[in-house]
Amino acid sequence: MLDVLIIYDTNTGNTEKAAQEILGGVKESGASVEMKKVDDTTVEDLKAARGIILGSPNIYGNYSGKMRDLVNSKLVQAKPSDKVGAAFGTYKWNDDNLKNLQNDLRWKGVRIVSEGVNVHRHSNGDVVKKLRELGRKVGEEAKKAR
Ligand SMILES: Cc1cc2nc3c(=O)[nH]c(=O)nc-3n(C[C@H](O)[C@H](O)[C@H](O)COP(=O)(O)O)c2cc1C
Repeated sequence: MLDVLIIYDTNTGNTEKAAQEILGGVKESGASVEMKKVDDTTVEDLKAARGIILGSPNIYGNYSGKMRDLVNSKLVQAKPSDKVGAAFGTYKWNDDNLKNLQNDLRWKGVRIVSEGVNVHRHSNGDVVKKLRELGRKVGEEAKKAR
């Protein structure tokens, strides 16, 4: 079984860049990790991961439609109540995407083990540290669940 699966949606690369920082943090924890685009993620992928980290840009005041589809169908089918996880995002003007994604993950039964991180457009400076810390925390908790 995989320790942590990072799933992200992106149109112009900001959220992918944030996901890469998180990937680095998970690796620092010593956990096994993979990163997938939301389109390429299957129910089997979700079932096979102890920890999941989901990230999306803000699209019209919420997290993206593709990510909502994943949360409401594939994630539910994967029965995630024994999983740990966290959420992240990127935005330009308002940060509801993160709040909503984190709430929905919790509502589906995922145990949120790190504060979410929402990046204002680009990942640099202090926010990189926060993204790496998020990855480390989820990695450590997923290892405990081995
Ligand atoms: C169609 C569209 C709608 C957007 N709506 C919002 C919005 O409501 N609030 C906001 O803060 N940013 C909004 N944005 C900006 C993106 O969330 C932001 O640029 C994000 O970093 C893009 O991530 P990506 O590079 O991973 O695609 C929107 C962008 C697009 C393309």
